[in-house]
Amino acid sequence: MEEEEIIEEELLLVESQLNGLQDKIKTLLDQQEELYERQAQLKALLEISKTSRDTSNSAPSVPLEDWSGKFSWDSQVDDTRFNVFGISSYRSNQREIINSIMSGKDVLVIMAAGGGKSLCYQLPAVLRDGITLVVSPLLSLIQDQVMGLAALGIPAHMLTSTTNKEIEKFIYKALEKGEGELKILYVTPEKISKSKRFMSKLEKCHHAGRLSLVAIDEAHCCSQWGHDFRPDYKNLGILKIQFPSVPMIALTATATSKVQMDLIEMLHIPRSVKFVSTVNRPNLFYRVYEKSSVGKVVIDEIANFISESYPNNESGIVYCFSRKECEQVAKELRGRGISADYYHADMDVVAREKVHMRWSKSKSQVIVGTVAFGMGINKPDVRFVVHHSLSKSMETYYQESGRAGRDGLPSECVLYYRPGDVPRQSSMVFYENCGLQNLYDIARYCQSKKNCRRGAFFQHFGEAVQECNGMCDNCVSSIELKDIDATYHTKIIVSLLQEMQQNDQRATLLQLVDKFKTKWKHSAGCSNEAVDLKKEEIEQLIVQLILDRVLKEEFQHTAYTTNAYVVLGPLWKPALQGNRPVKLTSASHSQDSGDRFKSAKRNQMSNLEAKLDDMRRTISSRNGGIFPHAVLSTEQISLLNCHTPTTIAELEKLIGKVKTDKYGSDIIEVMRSETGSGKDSGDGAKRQKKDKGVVFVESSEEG
Ligand SMILES: Nc1ncnc2c1ncn2[C@@H]1O[C@H](COP(=O)(O)OP(=O)(O)OP(=O)(O)O)[C@@H](O)[C@H]1O
Ligand SMILES: [Mg+2]
Repeated sequence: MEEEEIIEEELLLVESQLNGLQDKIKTLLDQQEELYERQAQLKALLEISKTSRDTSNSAPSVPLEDWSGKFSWDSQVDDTRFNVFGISSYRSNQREIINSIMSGKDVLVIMAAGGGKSLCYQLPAVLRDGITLVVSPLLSLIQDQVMGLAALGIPAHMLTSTTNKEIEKFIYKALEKGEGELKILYVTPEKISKSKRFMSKLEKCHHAGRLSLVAIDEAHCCSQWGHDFRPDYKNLGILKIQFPSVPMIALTATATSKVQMDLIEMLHIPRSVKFVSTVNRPNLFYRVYEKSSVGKVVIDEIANFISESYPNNESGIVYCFSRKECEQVAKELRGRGISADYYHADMDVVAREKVHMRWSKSKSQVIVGTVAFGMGINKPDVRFVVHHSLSKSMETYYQESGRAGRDGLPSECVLYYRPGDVPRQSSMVFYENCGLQNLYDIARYCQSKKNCRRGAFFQHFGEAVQECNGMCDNCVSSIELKDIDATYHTKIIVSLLQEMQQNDQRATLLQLVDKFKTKWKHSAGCSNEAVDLKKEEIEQLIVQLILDRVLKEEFQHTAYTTNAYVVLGPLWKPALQGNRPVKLTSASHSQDSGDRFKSAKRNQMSNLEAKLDDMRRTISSRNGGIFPHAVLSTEQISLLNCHTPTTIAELEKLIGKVKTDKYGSDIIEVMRSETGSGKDSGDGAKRQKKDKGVVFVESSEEG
């Protein structure tokens, strides 16, 4: 008997030691997993750095040319730029890219959203003999581009699932026999990977020497490391294999060095000339607002923000997490007097197109969309992009918010953040490649009340830091911040989870907040220094602890959904022992109001600008397929406002031949009525208007 007791006692001891060991093993395995992940990343980075060094050492056949030098086509290019595209000067890198394409090189272009990538392939497409093929991922994007080109009188068409038989026949004839007028053909990647018929026509076009250029827009879709991988993009490598002598240009706004390497490999363009421009968008003001846990309050705030800051129907986008949320938010905004439509992937193509058109023509003010709305949307005068909840990564946020201000004018990117939104996203992305890591990067961006928002983008894209110039909330904030010592609160959270895990229980973030509050009531007396935290601050602390790996998320599928639970992370022990002080940054009061952006933005339209704006809308409604911004860009309106041309000849010098031929008489009529006709009212009026000072925040423009 006694012997049995001794054995049982030892058995218990061994079992408890085993339990202890298993915990340690679990922690070590977690650490191992993280280290493996980091190891893989570092290896990839090393590989990239070696390859790019090798390529630059061992590729004398790609001479380092001066792409901004003189070329035989200079005058032709300048003439087309100004007279056809109505663009008065190049933006950074555009000229160099166009020259390298005109020289027949393959080119990789990384240029920020709105930087002007389209011109880089559209201009050579117009000048080179033959047809340019453009691969683009979305129907809406293709439609935008084709309509824009048609407005400039450039023969462009698209071949997609919506193309009618007659146009399809016309396109196939143009490819096969060189009949009809076709300069630029847009297709979705599925056409390349799925339509044998199309590929055979394209081959015929190539054999006849009529395929002049291949452009892959939104090229990051090729890489599964990018934020918007599309399987059909993977097959685009075939284009270089089939048409090795045709220059290829791949363009994207966002590509980390890993994605760049991937693109070069997948598209088979190892000798491509690479142009990388800054990711900085100096005209965008970034801010994060605290989001209320009450849905209606959030909508009230968004509605107030729109109607107070943008009372003149200025265009904007509100991004939502789910389709249902989109519909709800659009309805509620309409209920508050804002003309808003929703847009998501569940709608049929016709309905989506209708919504897109209304907005593009500024007939509705806001599109409330899911991620389905927008890659590369070409509306240049989007003044604000609001995120109703956080995006799934810094890259996605950069891309989505980057739809604001593509015309270079001051615009605003606002993100409504609540820590409780993190698990909503994490349960959607945890199975993706680096999904959680990416989400935690944007959560870090949102949680920060001190760091420059712009700086976070530079860090993410591995670029040297540039001045923010007071264009983010954290850089201009006058709110007093204080650091709360949350070491004791952290101990409570960790011990709570430890207890729960011992009892095989789990808690979601919100359940953990409730449990914390109950426990706090009973144990607060133990530490007379620890301050009481508000509910939002507890949520913020838990997310901070997840980001710092004291805690971590675990996921479980149910029949209807995936639940995200908060459990102990690899670094829970030092936190429990209070060895690592934990600080939580808190703001003394909520939102800040005065900032430089607001005064920059308050650049009211002059009467003349308002009239020209009305005129472009009228012309747009008269000609079904032309957008107001294709008639005159906001930049061109400002130019006319400054120079007040009153003759066709003067006008042509400002906006080029094609637009003057098309809209010159309408414009001159407006100019004359507003300036009291006068050439003679001239100089005085001109000076006055120039002095009004147009606020352009451009990156690097060249003459
Ligand atoms: N040199 C220029 N001067 C003035 N405006 C320009 C110039 N180049 C392009 N633009 C205008 O800038 C806007 C954005 O250009 P574009 O659509 O080519 O951007 P993008 O780089 O393709 O952006 P995204 O990544 O969002 O697709 C357009 O309205 C275009 O007409
Ligand atoms: Mg584009």
